[in-house]
Amino acid sequence: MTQLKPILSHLDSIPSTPGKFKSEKVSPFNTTFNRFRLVPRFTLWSLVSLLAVLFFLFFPSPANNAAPDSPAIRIKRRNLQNSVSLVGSKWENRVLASGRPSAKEGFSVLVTGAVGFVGTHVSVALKKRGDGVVGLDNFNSYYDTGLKKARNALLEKSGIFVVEGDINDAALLEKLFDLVKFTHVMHLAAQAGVRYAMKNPLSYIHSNVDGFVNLLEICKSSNPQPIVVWASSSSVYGLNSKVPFSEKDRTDRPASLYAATKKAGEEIAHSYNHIYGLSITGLRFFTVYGPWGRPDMAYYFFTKDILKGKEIKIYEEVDHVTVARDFTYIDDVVKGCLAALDTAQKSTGSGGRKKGAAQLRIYNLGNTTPVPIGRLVSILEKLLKTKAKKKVLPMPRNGDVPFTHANITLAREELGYKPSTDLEAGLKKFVKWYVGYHGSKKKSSW
Ligand SMILES: O=C(O)[C@H]1O[C@H](OP(=O)(O)OP(=O)(O)OC[C@H]2O[C@@H](n3ccc(=O)[nH]c3=O)[C@H](O)[C@@H]2O)[C@H](O)[C@@H](O)[C@@H]1O
Repeated sequence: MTQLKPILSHLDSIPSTPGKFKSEKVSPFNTTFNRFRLVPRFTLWSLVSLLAVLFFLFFPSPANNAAPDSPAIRIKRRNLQNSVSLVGSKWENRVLASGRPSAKEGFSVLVTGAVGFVGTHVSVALKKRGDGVVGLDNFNSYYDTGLKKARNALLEKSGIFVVEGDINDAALLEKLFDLVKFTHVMHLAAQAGVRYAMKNPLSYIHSNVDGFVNLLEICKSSNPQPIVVWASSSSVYGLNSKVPFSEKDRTDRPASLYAATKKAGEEIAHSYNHIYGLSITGLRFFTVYGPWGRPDMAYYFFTKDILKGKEIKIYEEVDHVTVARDFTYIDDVVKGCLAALDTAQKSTGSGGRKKGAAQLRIYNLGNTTPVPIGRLVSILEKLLKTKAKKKVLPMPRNGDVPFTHANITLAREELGYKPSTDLEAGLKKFVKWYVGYHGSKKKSSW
Protein backbone atom coordinates (compact mmCIF):
# COMPACT_ATOMS: atom_id res chain seq x y z
CA MET A 1 0.00 0.00 0.00
CA THR A 2 2.76 2.44 0.95
CA GLN A 3 4.48 1.74 -2.32
CA LEU A 4 1.31 2.52 -4.29
CA LYS A 5 0.64 5.83 -2.57
CA PRO A 6 3.06 8.00 -4.57
CA ILE A 7 1.76 6.57 -7.84
CA LEU A 8 -1.91 7.07 -6.96
CA SER A 9 -1.52 10.37 -5.11
CA HIS A 10 -2.32 12.48 -8.19
CA LEU A 11 -5.86 11.03 -8.15
CA ASP A 12 -6.57 12.94 -4.94
CA SER A 13 -6.47 16.23 -6.84
CA ILE A 14 -9.20 15.16 -9.31
CA PRO A 15 -12.70 15.91 -7.98
CA SER A 16 -15.26 13.11 -8.42
CA THR A 17 -17.43 15.33 -10.66
CA PRO A 18 -15.40 16.16 -13.76
CA GLY A 19 -17.37 19.36 -14.41
CA LYS A 20 -16.02 20.81 -11.19
CA PHE A 21 -12.47 20.21 -12.09
CA LYS A 22 -10.44 23.38 -11.84
CA SER A 23 -7.31 23.31 -13.86
CA GLU A 24 -4.14 24.94 -12.65
CA LYS A 25 -3.15 28.17 -14.30
CA VAL A 26 -0.47 27.40 -16.82
CA SER A 27 1.41 29.42 -19.39
CA PRO A 28 0.14 29.45 -23.01
CA PHE A 29 3.28 27.57 -23.98
CA ASN A 30 2.52 24.82 -21.48
CA THR A 31 -1.09 24.54 -22.69
CA THR A 32 -0.04 24.15 -26.29
CA PHE A 33 2.66 21.70 -25.30
CA ASN A 34 0.19 19.60 -23.27
CA ARG A 35 -2.31 19.60 -26.12
CA PHE A 36 0.31 18.26 -28.44
CA ARG A 37 1.21 15.63 -25.86
CA LEU A 38 -2.41 14.53 -25.58
CA VAL A 39 -3.21 14.51 -29.29
CA PRO A 40 -0.73 11.82 -30.30
CA ARG A 41 -1.73 9.70 -27.26
CA PHE A 42 -5.39 10.01 -28.20
CA THR A 43 -4.71 9.36 -31.89
CA LEU A 44 -2.55 6.35 -31.13
CA TRP A 45 -5.18 4.72 -28.90
CA SER A 46 -7.97 5.49 -31.36
CA LEU A 47 -5.91 4.02 -34.14
CA VAL A 48 -5.12 0.87 -32.17
CA SER A 49 -8.80 0.40 -31.23
CA LEU A 50 -9.92 1.02 -34.81
CA LEU A 51 -7.40 -1.49 -36.14
CA ALA A 52 -8.53 -4.06 -33.55
CA VAL A 53 -12.18 -3.62 -34.55
CA LEU A 54 -11.31 -3.88 -38.24
CA PHE A 55 -9.20 -6.98 -37.61
CA PHE A 56 -12.02 -8.83 -35.82
CA LEU A 57 -14.51 -7.75 -38.46
CA PHE A 58 -12.48 -8.87 -41.44
CA PHE A 59 -10.65 -11.89 -40.04
CA PRO A 60 -13.17 -13.97 -38.14
CA SER A 61 -11.70 -17.25 -36.89
CA PRO A 62 -12.52 -20.41 -38.89
CA ALA A 63 -15.80 -21.77 -37.60
CA ASN A 64 -14.90 -25.33 -36.85
CA ASN A 65 -11.53 -24.82 -35.25
CA ALA A 66 -12.65 -22.45 -32.61
CA ALA A 67 -15.02 -22.96 -29.74
CA PRO A 68 -18.58 -22.31 -30.89
CA ASP A 69 -19.49 -18.65 -31.24
CA SER A 70 -21.78 -16.87 -28.89
CA PRO A 71 -25.09 -15.83 -30.54
CA ALA A 72 -23.83 -12.22 -30.65
CA ILE A 73 -20.71 -13.19 -32.54
CA ARG A 74 -22.76 -15.30 -34.90
CA ILE A 75 -25.04 -12.42 -35.73
CA LYS A 76 -22.02 -10.21 -36.37
CA ARG A 77 -20.59 -12.82 -38.67
CA ARG A 78 -23.89 -13.20 -40.50
CA ASN A 79 -24.08 -9.47 -41.08
CA LEU A 80 -20.52 -9.52 -42.26
CA GLN A 81 -21.23 -12.33 -44.69
CA ASN A 82 -24.21 -10.40 -45.97
CA SER A 83 -22.24 -7.27 -46.57
CA VAL A 84 -19.05 -8.80 -47.89
CA SER A 85 -19.46 -12.13 -49.64
CA LEU A 86 -23.08 -12.18 -50.72
CA VAL A 87 -23.01 -9.01 -52.72
CA GLY A 88 -22.66 -9.22 -56.45
CA SER A 89 -24.52 -10.75 -59.29
CA LYS A 90 -21.47 -12.79 -60.34
CA TRP A 91 -21.69 -14.90 -57.18
CA GLU A 92 -25.46 -15.21 -57.54
CA ASN A 93 -25.15 -16.24 -61.17
CA ARG A 94 -22.70 -18.97 -60.26
CA VAL A 95 -25.08 -20.31 -57.61
CA LEU A 96 -28.03 -20.17 -60.01
CA ALA A 97 -26.18 -21.88 -62.87
CA SER A 98 -24.85 -24.61 -60.58
CA GLY A 99 -28.26 -25.33 -59.06
CA ARG A 100 -30.08 -25.55 -62.39
CA PRO A 101 -30.76 -29.16 -63.47
CA SER A 102 -29.80 -30.07 -67.02
CA ALA A 103 -32.20 -33.03 -67.16
CA LYS A 104 -35.91 -32.40 -67.66
CA GLU A 105 -37.05 -33.91 -64.37
CA GLY A 106 -33.74 -33.23 -62.58
CA PHE A 107 -33.52 -32.21 -58.95
CA SER A 108 -31.98 -29.07 -57.51
CA VAL A 109 -29.81 -30.34 -54.68
CA LEU A 110 -27.94 -28.46 -51.98
CA VAL A 111 -25.02 -30.70 -50.95
CA THR A 112 -23.52 -29.69 -47.62
CA GLY A 113 -19.99 -30.92 -46.97
CA ALA A 114 -19.50 -30.93 -50.74
CA VAL A 115 -15.70 -31.02 -50.63
CA GLY A 116 -15.75 -33.83 -48.08
CA PHE A 117 -15.04 -37.40 -49.19
CA VAL A 118 -18.61 -38.61 -49.65
CA GLY A 119 -19.82 -35.10 -50.60
CA THR A 120 -17.49 -34.89 -53.59
CA HIS A 121 -18.48 -38.29 -54.96
CA VAL A 122 -22.21 -37.73 -54.46
CA SER A 123 -22.08 -34.24 -56.02
CA VAL A 124 -20.32 -35.49 -59.14
CA ALA A 125 -22.76 -38.41 -59.51
CA LEU A 126 -25.78 -36.11 -59.21
CA LYS A 127 -24.41 -33.61 -61.71
CA LYS A 128 -23.54 -36.40 -64.14
CA ARG A 129 -27.11 -37.61 -64.30
CA GLY A 130 -28.53 -34.11 -64.85
CA ASP A 131 -29.36 -32.78 -61.41
CA GLY A 132 -28.44 -29.25 -60.38
CA VAL A 133 -25.95 -29.18 -57.50
CA VAL A 134 -24.91 -26.31 -55.28
CA GLY A 135 -22.18 -27.25 -52.83
CA LEU A 136 -21.63 -25.75 -49.40
CA ASP A 137 -18.53 -26.37 -47.33
CA ASN A 138 -16.53 -24.47 -44.71
CA PHE A 139 -13.22 -26.01 -45.89
CA ASN A 140 -12.18 -26.47 -42.23
CA SER A 141 -8.72 -27.71 -41.36
CA TYR A 142 -9.66 -30.92 -39.50
CA TYR A 143 -7.52 -32.58 -42.17
CA ASP A 144 -5.40 -31.35 -45.07
CA THR A 145 -7.20 -28.49 -46.79
CA GLY A 146 -5.04 -29.12 -49.86
CA LEU A 147 -7.00 -32.32 -50.42
CA LYS A 148 -10.26 -30.41 -50.03
CA LYS A 149 -9.09 -27.85 -52.58
CA ALA A 150 -8.12 -30.63 -54.99
CA ARG A 151 -11.60 -32.15 -54.61
CA ASN A 152 -13.06 -28.69 -55.20
CA ALA A 153 -11.09 -28.41 -58.46
CA LEU A 154 -12.67 -31.70 -59.50
CA LEU A 155 -16.13 -30.36 -58.70
CA GLU A 156 -15.47 -27.15 -60.62
CA LYS A 157 -14.49 -29.22 -63.64
CA SER A 158 -17.88 -30.95 -63.38
CA GLY A 159 -19.64 -27.57 -63.33
CA ILE A 160 -20.39 -27.58 -59.61
CA PHE A 161 -19.99 -24.37 -57.62
CA VAL A 162 -19.12 -24.84 -53.96
CA VAL A 163 -20.01 -21.93 -51.72
CA GLU A 164 -17.48 -21.48 -48.94
CA GLY A 165 -19.54 -21.12 -45.79
CA ASP A 166 -20.72 -22.82 -42.63
CA ILE A 167 -24.03 -24.59 -42.06
CA ASN A 168 -24.33 -22.46 -38.91
CA ASP A 169 -24.55 -19.32 -41.03
CA ALA A 170 -28.33 -18.82 -41.21
CA ALA A 171 -28.12 -15.70 -43.37
CA LEU A 172 -26.03 -17.52 -45.94
CA LEU A 173 -28.43 -20.47 -46.02
CA GLU A 174 -31.40 -18.11 -46.38
CA LYS A 175 -29.67 -16.39 -49.27
CA LEU A 176 -29.04 -19.73 -51.01
CA PHE A 177 -32.64 -20.87 -50.50
CA ASP A 178 -33.87 -17.50 -51.82
CA LEU A 179 -31.84 -17.94 -54.97
CA VAL A 180 -32.51 -21.61 -55.68
CA LYS A 181 -35.70 -23.56 -55.01
CA PHE A 182 -33.93 -26.63 -53.72
CA THR A 183 -35.99 -29.78 -54.15
CA HIS A 184 -33.52 -31.78 -52.04
CA VAL A 185 -30.85 -31.26 -49.42
CA MET A 186 -28.11 -33.87 -49.20
CA HIS A 187 -26.63 -33.08 -45.81
CA LEU A 188 -23.14 -34.52 -45.48
CA ALA A 189 -21.37 -31.71 -43.61
CA ALA A 190 -20.28 -32.96 -40.20
CA GLN A 191 -17.44 -33.18 -37.77
CA ALA A 192 -16.35 -36.72 -38.55
CA GLY A 193 -13.95 -39.11 -36.83
CA VAL A 194 -14.50 -41.10 -33.67
CA ARG A 195 -11.22 -40.59 -31.80
CA TYR A 196 -10.89 -36.81 -32.40
CA ALA A 197 -14.00 -36.25 -30.28
CA MET A 198 -11.82 -36.64 -27.18
CA LYS A 199 -9.58 -33.79 -28.35
CA ASN A 200 -12.16 -31.30 -29.60
CA PRO A 201 -15.58 -32.27 -28.23
CA LEU A 202 -17.27 -28.94 -28.91
CA SER A 203 -16.55 -29.08 -32.64
CA TYR A 204 -18.94 -32.09 -32.75
CA ILE A 205 -21.71 -30.15 -31.05
CA HIS A 206 -21.08 -27.15 -33.30
CA SER A 207 -21.37 -29.04 -36.60
CA ASN A 208 -23.42 -32.16 -35.85
CA VAL A 209 -25.98 -30.61 -33.49
CA ASP A 210 -26.04 -26.80 -33.89
CA GLY A 211 -25.32 -26.91 -37.61
CA PHE A 212 -27.91 -29.61 -38.29
CA VAL A 213 -30.60 -27.70 -36.38
CA ASN A 214 -29.72 -24.49 -38.21
CA LEU A 215 -30.08 -26.27 -41.55
CA LEU A 216 -33.40 -27.90 -40.59
CA GLU A 217 -34.71 -24.51 -39.43
CA ILE A 218 -34.17 -23.11 -42.93
CA CYS A 219 -35.58 -26.26 -44.59
CA LYS A 220 -38.76 -26.24 -42.51
CA SER A 221 -39.36 -22.53 -43.25
CA SER A 222 -38.88 -22.95 -46.99
CA ASN A 223 -41.75 -22.90 -49.37
CA PRO A 224 -41.93 -25.59 -50.63
CA GLN A 225 -39.92 -27.54 -48.10
CA PRO A 226 -37.11 -29.64 -49.60
CA ILE A 227 -36.62 -33.36 -49.02
CA VAL A 228 -33.71 -33.96 -46.61
CA VAL A 229 -31.31 -36.92 -46.80
CA TRP A 230 -28.42 -36.90 -44.33
CA ALA A 231 -25.48 -38.91 -43.08
CA SER A 232 -25.81 -40.68 -39.77
CA SER A 233 -23.29 -43.34 -38.81
CA SER A 234 -22.87 -47.00 -37.92
CA SER A 235 -21.32 -45.71 -34.71
CA VAL A 236 -24.83 -45.13 -33.28
CA TYR A 237 -24.98 -48.90 -32.59
CA GLY A 238 -22.30 -48.27 -29.96
CA LEU A 239 -22.08 -51.14 -27.51
CA ASN A 240 -24.79 -53.15 -29.29
CA SER A 241 -23.57 -56.75 -29.46
CA LYS A 242 -26.39 -58.29 -31.50
CA VAL A 243 -25.12 -58.93 -35.02
CA PRO A 244 -25.66 -58.02 -37.77
CA PHE A 245 -26.80 -54.52 -36.75
CA SER A 246 -30.36 -53.92 -37.77
CA GLU A 247 -32.18 -50.57 -37.82
CA LYS A 248 -34.47 -52.01 -35.12
CA ASP A 249 -31.59 -52.60 -32.68
CA ARG A 250 -30.78 -50.45 -29.66
CA THR A 251 -28.88 -47.26 -30.36
CA ASP A 252 -28.95 -45.73 -26.90
CA ARG A 253 -25.46 -46.72 -25.81
CA PRO A 254 -23.01 -44.63 -27.84
CA ALA A 255 -19.33 -45.34 -27.17
CA SER A 256 -18.10 -41.90 -28.26
CA LEU A 257 -19.27 -38.31 -28.27
CA TYR A 258 -19.19 -38.46 -32.07
CA ALA A 259 -21.71 -41.33 -31.98
CA ALA A 260 -23.79 -39.46 -29.42
CA THR A 261 -24.04 -36.42 -31.73
CA LYS A 262 -25.08 -38.62 -34.66
CA LYS A 263 -27.70 -40.27 -32.49
CA ALA A 264 -28.82 -36.79 -31.38
CA GLY A 265 -29.15 -35.94 -35.07
CA GLU A 266 -31.52 -38.88 -35.55
CA GLU A 267 -33.71 -37.66 -32.69
CA ILE A 268 -33.60 -34.07 -33.96
CA ALA A 269 -34.67 -35.34 -37.39
CA HIS A 270 -37.61 -37.09 -35.74
CA SER A 271 -38.80 -33.88 -34.09
CA TYR A 272 -38.57 -31.79 -37.29
CA ASN A 273 -40.42 -34.47 -39.18
CA HIS A 274 -43.09 -34.65 -36.51
CA ILE A 275 -43.63 -30.92 -36.01
CA TYR A 276 -43.06 -29.49 -39.47
CA GLY A 277 -43.75 -32.31 -41.93
CA LEU A 278 -40.20 -32.44 -43.30
CA SER A 279 -39.40 -35.62 -45.21
CA ILE A 280 -36.12 -36.85 -43.73
CA THR A 281 -34.00 -39.91 -44.47
CA GLY A 282 -30.95 -40.79 -42.34
CA LEU A 283 -28.26 -43.07 -43.73
CA ARG A 284 -26.03 -44.99 -41.34
CA PHE A 285 -22.73 -45.26 -43.20
CA PHE A 286 -20.38 -48.14 -42.33
CA THR A 287 -16.68 -47.10 -42.55
CA VAL A 288 -16.76 -45.73 -46.09
CA TYR A 289 -13.44 -45.87 -47.96
CA GLY A 290 -12.03 -45.28 -51.43
CA PRO A 291 -10.27 -42.80 -53.72
CA TRP A 292 -10.27 -39.18 -52.48
CA GLY A 293 -10.86 -40.58 -48.97
CA ARG A 294 -10.25 -39.09 -45.54
CA PRO A 295 -6.64 -39.01 -44.27
CA ASP A 296 -7.80 -39.40 -40.65
CA MET A 297 -9.14 -42.91 -41.34
CA ALA A 298 -7.05 -45.99 -40.60
CA TYR A 299 -6.92 -47.46 -44.14
CA TYR A 300 -5.59 -44.10 -45.41
CA PHE A 301 -2.91 -43.40 -42.81
CA PHE A 302 -1.88 -47.08 -42.71
CA THR A 303 -1.12 -46.77 -46.44
CA LYS A 304 0.93 -43.61 -45.83
CA ASP A 305 2.83 -45.13 -42.90
CA ILE A 306 3.50 -48.48 -44.57
CA LEU A 307 5.00 -46.65 -47.56
CA LYS A 308 7.13 -44.50 -45.25
CA GLY A 309 8.30 -47.51 -43.22
CA LYS A 310 6.63 -46.10 -40.12
CA GLU A 311 5.16 -48.31 -37.42
CA ILE A 312 1.37 -48.81 -37.45
CA LYS A 313 -0.77 -49.71 -34.46
CA ILE A 314 -3.30 -52.50 -34.80
CA TYR A 315 -5.85 -52.58 -32.03
CA GLU A 316 -7.11 -55.82 -30.63
CA GLU A 317 -9.72 -56.79 -28.09
CA VAL A 318 -9.32 -59.00 -25.07
CA ASP A 319 -8.42 -62.59 -26.02
CA HIS A 320 -6.35 -61.21 -28.92
CA VAL A 321 -9.33 -60.76 -31.20
CA THR A 322 -8.56 -57.96 -33.67
CA VAL A 323 -11.23 -55.32 -34.09
CA ALA A 324 -13.25 -55.52 -37.31
CA ARG A 325 -15.12 -53.15 -39.61
CA ASP A 326 -17.80 -53.59 -42.26
CA PHE A 327 -15.79 -51.51 -44.76
CA THR A 328 -18.04 -50.10 -47.49
CA TYR A 329 -16.76 -48.89 -50.84
CA ILE A 330 -17.57 -45.33 -51.83
CA ASP A 331 -19.32 -46.16 -55.15
CA ASP A 332 -21.76 -48.45 -53.32
CA VAL A 333 -22.52 -45.72 -50.78
CA VAL A 334 -23.05 -43.15 -53.55
CA LYS A 335 -25.62 -45.46 -55.15
CA GLY A 336 -27.36 -45.75 -51.78
CA CYS A 337 -27.40 -41.94 -51.39
CA LEU A 338 -28.89 -41.40 -54.85
CA ALA A 339 -31.47 -44.12 -54.27
CA ALA A 340 -32.47 -42.45 -50.99
CA LEU A 341 -33.02 -39.15 -52.81
CA ASP A 342 -34.94 -40.86 -55.63
CA THR A 343 -37.30 -42.84 -53.41
CA ALA A 344 -38.05 -40.10 -50.87
CA GLN A 345 -41.56 -38.71 -50.69
CA LYS A 346 -42.06 -34.97 -50.67
CA SER A 347 -42.19 -32.97 -47.46
CA THR A 348 -45.73 -32.06 -46.56
CA GLY A 349 -45.28 -28.66 -44.91
CA SER A 350 -44.48 -25.23 -46.21
CA GLY A 351 -43.30 -22.00 -44.60
CA GLY A 352 -42.94 -23.69 -41.23
CA ARG A 353 -46.41 -25.29 -41.21
CA LYS A 354 -47.09 -29.01 -41.34
CA LYS A 355 -49.89 -30.13 -43.65
CA GLY A 356 -49.79 -33.85 -42.99
CA ALA A 357 -47.62 -36.76 -41.88
CA ALA A 358 -44.31 -36.95 -43.71
CA GLN A 359 -41.81 -39.69 -44.38
CA LEU A 360 -39.10 -40.45 -41.81
CA ARG A 361 -36.64 -43.20 -42.72
CA ILE A 362 -33.35 -44.64 -41.51
CA TYR A 363 -31.18 -47.15 -43.40
CA ASN A 364 -27.92 -49.02 -42.89
CA LEU A 365 -25.54 -48.56 -45.82
CA GLY A 366 -22.92 -51.22 -45.10
CA ASN A 367 -21.23 -54.04 -46.94
CA THR A 368 -22.39 -57.00 -44.76
CA THR A 369 -18.84 -58.44 -44.51
CA PRO A 370 -16.87 -57.38 -41.43
CA VAL A 371 -13.11 -57.57 -41.98
CA PRO A 372 -10.56 -57.73 -39.13
CA ILE A 373 -8.06 -54.83 -39.11
CA GLY A 374 -5.22 -57.39 -39.42
CA ARG A 375 -6.70 -58.52 -42.74
CA LEU A 376 -7.01 -54.89 -43.93
CA VAL A 377 -3.28 -54.51 -43.27
CA SER A 378 -2.37 -57.74 -45.15
CA ILE A 379 -4.33 -56.56 -48.21
CA LEU A 380 -2.51 -53.20 -48.10
CA GLU A 381 0.88 -54.95 -47.74
CA LYS A 382 0.12 -57.02 -50.83
CA LEU A 383 -1.07 -54.06 -52.89
CA LEU A 384 1.80 -51.81 -51.78
CA LYS A 385 4.33 -54.65 -52.07
CA THR A 386 5.74 -53.52 -48.71
CA LYS A 387 5.80 -55.20 -45.33
CA ALA A 388 4.16 -53.17 -42.57
CA LYS A 389 5.89 -52.51 -39.25
CA LYS A 390 3.05 -53.67 -37.03
CA LYS A 391 2.53 -53.10 -33.36
CA VAL A 392 -0.44 -54.94 -31.91
CA LEU A 393 -1.96 -53.14 -28.94
CA PRO A 394 -5.00 -53.53 -26.72
CA MET A 395 -7.68 -51.16 -27.97
CA PRO A 396 -7.34 -47.92 -26.00
CA ARG A 397 -10.44 -46.36 -24.47
CA ASN A 398 -10.82 -43.87 -27.29
CA GLY A 399 -14.44 -44.22 -28.36
CA ASP A 400 -13.78 -46.95 -30.96
CA VAL A 401 -16.21 -49.86 -30.98
CA PRO A 402 -14.83 -53.40 -31.36
CA PHE A 403 -16.73 -54.32 -34.53
CA THR A 404 -19.45 -53.30 -36.96
CA HIS A 405 -21.62 -55.46 -39.19
CA ALA A 406 -24.57 -54.18 -41.19
CA ASN A 407 -27.86 -55.85 -41.87
CA ILE A 408 -28.91 -54.21 -45.15
CA THR A 409 -32.22 -55.96 -45.74
CA LEU A 410 -34.24 -52.77 -45.40
CA ALA A 411 -32.02 -50.75 -47.75
CA ARG A 412 -32.07 -53.62 -50.25
CA GLU A 413 -35.85 -53.85 -50.20
CA GLU A 414 -36.68 -50.15 -50.19
CA LEU A 415 -33.73 -48.52 -51.96
CA GLY A 416 -32.60 -51.39 -54.18
CA TYR A 417 -29.20 -51.05 -52.44
CA LYS A 418 -26.78 -53.81 -53.45
CA PRO A 419 -23.13 -53.28 -52.48
CA SER A 420 -20.88 -55.04 -54.96
CA THR A 421 -17.26 -54.16 -54.08
CA ASP A 422 -15.27 -56.31 -51.68
CA LEU A 423 -12.46 -54.82 -49.59
CA GLU A 424 -9.64 -56.14 -51.78
CA ALA A 425 -11.16 -54.71 -55.00
CA GLY A 426 -11.98 -51.41 -53.32
CA LEU A 427 -8.53 -51.00 -51.76
CA LYS A 428 -6.94 -51.72 -55.14
CA LYS A 429 -8.76 -48.67 -56.53
CA PHE A 430 -7.85 -46.62 -53.47
CA VAL A 431 -4.14 -47.50 -53.68
CA LYS A 432 -4.08 -46.67 -57.41
CA TRP A 433 -5.58 -43.25 -56.66
CA TYR A 434 -3.33 -42.74 -53.62
CA VAL A 435 -0.12 -43.36 -55.55
CA GLY A 436 -1.31 -41.13 -58.40
CA TYR A 437 -2.42 -38.30 -56.13
CA HIS A 438 0.37 -38.27 -53.57
CA GLY A 439 3.03 -39.42 -56.02
CA SER A 440 2.26 -36.53 -58.33
CA LYS A 441 2.79 -33.97 -55.60
CA LYS A 442 6.43 -33.00 -55.05
CA LYS A 443 6.07 -32.32 -51.36
CA SER A 444 3.26 -33.93 -49.46
CA SER A 445 1.58 -31.48 -47.10
CA TRP A 446 -0.35 -33.92 -44.96
O1 LIG B 1 -18.95 -45.48 -40.62
C1 LIG B 1 -18.82 -45.15 -39.47
O2 LIG B 1 -19.65 -45.36 -38.63
C2 LIG B 1 -17.60 -44.36 -39.09
O3 LIG B 1 -16.49 -44.86 -39.82
C3 LIG B 1 -15.24 -44.31 -39.51
O4 LIG B 1 -14.92 -44.66 -38.18
P1 LIG B 1 -14.16 -46.05 -37.97
O5 LIG B 1 -14.97 -47.18 -38.46
O6 LIG B 1 -13.77 -46.11 -36.53
O7 LIG B 1 -12.90 -45.93 -38.95
P2 LIG B 1 -11.35 -45.71 -38.67
O8 LIG B 1 -11.14 -44.56 -37.81
O9 LIG B 1 -10.68 -45.72 -39.97
O10 LIG B 1 -10.95 -47.01 -37.86
C4 LIG B 1 -11.09 -48.29 -38.44
C5 LIG B 1 -10.61 -49.35 -37.50
O11 LIG B 1 -9.19 -49.27 -37.36
C6 LIG B 1 -8.85 -49.35 -35.98
N1 LIG B 1 -7.60 -48.59 -35.78
C7 LIG B 1 -7.60 -47.26 -35.90
C8 LIG B 1 -6.44 -46.54 -35.74
C9 LIG B 1 -5.26 -47.21 -35.44
O12 LIG B 1 -4.18 -46.60 -35.28
N2 LIG B 1 -5.30 -48.55 -35.34
C10 LIG B 1 -6.43 -49.27 -35.50
O13 LIG B 1 -6.41 -50.51 -35.38
C11 LIG B 1 -10.04 -48.77 -35.24
O14 LIG B 1 -10.10 -49.24 -33.92
C12 LIG B 1 -11.19 -49.26 -36.09
O15 LIG B 1 -11.57 -50.53 -35.70
C13 LIG B 1 -15.30 -42.78 -39.63
O16 LIG B 1 -14.12 -42.19 -39.12
C14 LIG B 1 -16.50 -42.18 -38.97
O17 LIG B 1 -16.57 -40.80 -39.30
C15 LIG B 1 -17.74 -42.92 -39.45
O18 LIG B 1 -18.92 -42.42 -38.94
